[in-house]
Order: sequence, then C-alpha cells, then structure tokens
Amino acid sequence: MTGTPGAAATRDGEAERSPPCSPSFDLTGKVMLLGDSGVGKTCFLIRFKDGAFLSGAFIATVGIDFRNKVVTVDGMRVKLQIWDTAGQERFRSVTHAYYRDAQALLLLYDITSKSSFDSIRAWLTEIHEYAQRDVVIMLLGNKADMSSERVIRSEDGETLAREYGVPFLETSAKTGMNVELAFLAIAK
Ligand SMILES: Nc1nc2c(ncn2[C@@H]2O[C@H](COP(=O)(O)OP(=O)(O)OP(=O)(O)O)[C@@H](O)[C@H]2O)c(=O)[nH]1
Repeated sequence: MTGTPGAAATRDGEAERSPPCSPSFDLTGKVMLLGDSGVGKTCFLIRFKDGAFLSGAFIATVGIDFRNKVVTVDGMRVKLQIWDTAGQERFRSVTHAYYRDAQALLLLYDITSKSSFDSIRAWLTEIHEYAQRDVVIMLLGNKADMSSERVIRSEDGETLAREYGVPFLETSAKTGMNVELAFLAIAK
C-alpha cells in the first residue's frame, strides 16, 4: 500500500483534508471488486462499508464507483479506496482502465451460479493482461448463506485458487461472513 496521508478524494470528489500533524490514516491502498454481474460485488462493499445488506431488487452497477474505508492492520491505519466495478460485459473497456492502479483485487463468484464460477479463469486472464504484476488477488465464493441452492462446492473453489496460487474464502454479503476478513487479509 502507498503512504500518502493527508488530502484525499472523497466519494463525491471533494477534498477531504486532514490536519498536517495528525493524518487520519498512515497508508492508502486501492482495491477493486471484480466478477460477473450479480455475484454480489456491490452488496459485498456495502456490507463492509456500512454493515448493511441491500436486499430486494438487483440494480446492476453502471461503469465504476468507489468508497473509502479506513481499517487498522497491525496498528497501522490503512485507507482502502474500494472500487466497485460493473460485471456486465459492455462495461469492460471502462473498468480495464482502472486495473493498473489497483494494489489488490477481490475476485468474486456466486456459489449458486456455475457460469460465474466458470468465468473466473477468463477474469484471471484479464487481470494478468491489465493489472500490475505484483497485484494481490483473492478469490471469493460469495452467497455462502444460500446453502440449499449451492452448485459450487467449497473444494472446487479451493482447488481453483490453489491452481492460480491465490488465497480463497467463502463469504456472504448477506450475513457478513468473512467480509471483513477478506478486506483485512488483502490490506496486510
Ligand atoms: N443471499 C445472498 N444474496 C446476495 C448476496 N450478495 C448479493 N446478493 C444478491 O445478489 C444480487 C446481486 O447483487 P449485487 O451486489 O448488485 O451484484 P454485483 O456483482 O454488484 O452486480 P453488477 O453490479 O451487475 O456487477 C442482489 O439481489 C443481492 O441482494 C449474498 O451474500 N447472499
């Protein structure tokens, strides 16, 4: 993560100034949420940022959006700037432009959707094409609360993650399971 405390862009693009002698964070880092449309990226971010779950109608993200959250890791305050990308194919050219600046990527699939799991290899190919070579990647099997509709076993997620040498967790934006853990793991 980069050490640039002080002024920072807020979600609305306004300057967020901190007193020069006591910055509100020690480090900053850019994280991107990636994965097919509907896997739960926006809900995952809202759960982490606000501790809430957006149930009801699914509103697909248009283009890209971001939110900031400061977390404490090993006594250091890390400001995470988290970019929520649109999973829909038609927005890919927009989101590609943001890969380069990301230090960490959370790549999500939905454990109730085989197609979202099958897309992971294509996502990893895109990541290798557009992201920094040393980017931190984590694979997440989201919607783990939907056990009766599960079609992807935990072992399948683990095997795929091992093949690509990335860490893996199952998560739920609905219950909050492992959401904070995933962000803290990549913030380290
Ligand atoms: N049960 C359950 N539903 C979830 C979970 N996460 C998301 N959902 C639901 O899945 C749908 C899609 O969630 P979004 O967060 O909008 O999906 P997205 O990946 O951001 O989609 P795009 O913006 O199109 O890329 C919504 O109806 C959510 O309520 C979860 O962990 N559990």
